[in-house]
Amino acid sequence: MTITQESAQAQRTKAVLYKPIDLSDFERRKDQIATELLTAATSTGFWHIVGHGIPQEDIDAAFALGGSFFDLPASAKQATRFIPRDYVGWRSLSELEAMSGTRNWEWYSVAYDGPKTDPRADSVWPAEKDLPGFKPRSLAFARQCHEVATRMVSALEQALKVEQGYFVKMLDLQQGNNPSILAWNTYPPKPATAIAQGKEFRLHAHADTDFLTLVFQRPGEPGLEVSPGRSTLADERLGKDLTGAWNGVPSDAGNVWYPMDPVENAITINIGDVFMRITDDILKSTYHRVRTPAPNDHEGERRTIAYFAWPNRDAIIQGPQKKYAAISAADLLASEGNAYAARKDDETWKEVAYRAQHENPYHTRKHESVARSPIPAN
Ligand SMILES: O=C(O)CCC(=O)C(=O)O
Ligand SMILES: [Fe+2]
Repeated sequence: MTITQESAQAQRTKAVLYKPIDLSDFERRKDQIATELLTAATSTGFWHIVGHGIPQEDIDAAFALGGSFFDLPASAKQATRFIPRDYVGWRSLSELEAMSGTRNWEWYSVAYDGPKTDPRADSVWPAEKDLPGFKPRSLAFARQCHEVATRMVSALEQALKVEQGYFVKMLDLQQGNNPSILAWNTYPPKPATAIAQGKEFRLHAHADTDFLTLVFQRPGEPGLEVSPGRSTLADERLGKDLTGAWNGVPSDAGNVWYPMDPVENAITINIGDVFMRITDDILKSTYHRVRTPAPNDHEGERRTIAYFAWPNRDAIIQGPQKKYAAISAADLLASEGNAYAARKDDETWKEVAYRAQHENPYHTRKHESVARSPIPAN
């Protein structure tokens, strides 16, 4: 009986995770799209979309743009060093190893013009002589992503029967104070011995802090895994109790992981903590991580682009039930960045994170029997 129930639940989860939601003909189909998005956002918190309207050539160009940054010499990248409070700039492999306890992850992120918590944050752009046109091209792509995010938020607002425009106006770029982040992730290839040992993650288990995230994955470069089932944000950020929490999750989400492989022409979407807070936990900000290649996987580099859609800095994040204390988007973003950066100098934290990582190799993960994405790309 229990087994039957579990597998029925797993099947429902996989149906949501792997059947892309089609956003095409949005205005005419909005009711249906809203219903599908609500099912995904309240259950797995993760899904794919197709029919989103961003041309593949623009996505390819955005990958190439990020690649041109990562190919710069370290001295040029160093000038764009990470500013935690605004979550923008470059984080090197070694900096991320110190912050996250994981290896083989390099990051670069940018944001729109506007007020920043830290004035240095406007200096994270590469020099014009190094990469001409980098800034306008990045921001043009960011705006395309923002438009897709806003469409989904509008549909979810409708499905949740929230006053029309209440969430959408928080995403209004015209107000000039939106802290949304466009980020490029690069995960270099792994040496074969480390892959065989399976002892490392490329990106540790975490939940995103934003409203909604768009993740662009490239077919043939898998690794993203998700653990649906978190019912509350009470555990807040990872780090309070790291024992056993590093490869897994410190909450009631259980420690069951589903692959969230790239799907041709699709964007992977997830709910972040802002959306979970402001709906008093109705929408789910789900833990996810990126594992190192399994022995039969593509063992080369993996690159992704993440667009973190944030509410405007002055938006107050609190749901109607007031389940969480009211906090401005700017303060939430800054606290996340600061907490993360502080780990770099916290020896106790590092010790626990490294030990958890090495004592819990990913090949012991419980979802071994869960099939890889069964829905073919179309
Ligand atoms: O690279 C990925 O697939 C996931 C990236 C991610 O989770 C993040 O940047 O927050
Ligand atoms: Fe993430």
